[in-house]
Amino acid sequence: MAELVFFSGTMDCGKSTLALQMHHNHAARGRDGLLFTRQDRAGSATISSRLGLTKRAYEVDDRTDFWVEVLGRRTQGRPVDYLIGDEAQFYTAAQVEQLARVVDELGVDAYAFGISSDFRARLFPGAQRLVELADRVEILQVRALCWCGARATHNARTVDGVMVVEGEQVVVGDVAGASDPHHGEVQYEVLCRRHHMRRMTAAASRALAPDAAPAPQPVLAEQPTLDV
Ligand SMILES: Nc1ncnc2c1ncn2[C@@H]1O[C@H](COP(=O)(O)OP(=O)(O)O)[C@@H](O)[C@H]1O
Ligand SMILES: Cc1cn([C@H]2C[C@H](O)[C@@H](COP(=O)(O)O)O2)c(=O)[nH]c1=O
Repeated sequence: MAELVFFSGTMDCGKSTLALQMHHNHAARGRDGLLFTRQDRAGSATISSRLGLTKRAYEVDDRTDFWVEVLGRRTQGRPVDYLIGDEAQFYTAAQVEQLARVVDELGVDAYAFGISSDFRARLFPGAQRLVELADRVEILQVRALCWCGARATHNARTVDGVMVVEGEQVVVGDVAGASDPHHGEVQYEVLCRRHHMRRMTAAASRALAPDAAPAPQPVLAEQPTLDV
């Protein structure tokens, strides 16, 4: 049975990479899919992974209607077996409902990829509707890490290197270190909840304790272990 799946995680945890891998695997088995994205960092109509892979995709805007897109192709005899939708947090609630309808009434799989919450730790409207409607929400296995070594669960926004908690919900950008910061430039940093709530970015922690030891390593006990 077709399904609507929401693959979610923080920024920089591998969502776009997985989106392109899933497309590759399904296409390799002869399935016909359509790729969509909205406001990717790399520019319009592109799905880009930080691992270097990019692929052309249909750019979603407020006028996009997934039901009309799929039905139109089917009516012309063109097969559509699955949809891949990246940056799905930016989709409208109505567009997520269209995805659910495409799944239920046309038997097309819909795989949506996106962050759930914004820099204030509030759900994006598209992500909220996906959590409400998806058959499954999959949290990505690759763990983005906070500077302290804990699993990163939240996205922080910095302006000129200082964490902010007010501003527009949507500002396209990258994680710190991935590009040179310019004056007034927005960047993002993934943090654990504790440090998000304390507004303690890596730079803020270094400023407080410049001689502190490097960040601890991630907890290895959560990895599968062998009995010997
Ligand atoms: N130079 C690199 N070497 C190995 N892995 C990398 C490198 N750069 C990025 N990555 C991997 O790519 C992930 C980011 O992938 P991406 O698909 O762009 O993330 P997302 O779409 O979730 O923002 C990082 O978590 C990391 O695992
Ligand atoms: C937290 C947050 C993020 N964004 C933007 C920044 C990026 O352009 C995308 C996320 O892309 P990624 O592939 O998951 O790295 O979302 C935003 O507009 N508002 C926010 O609060």
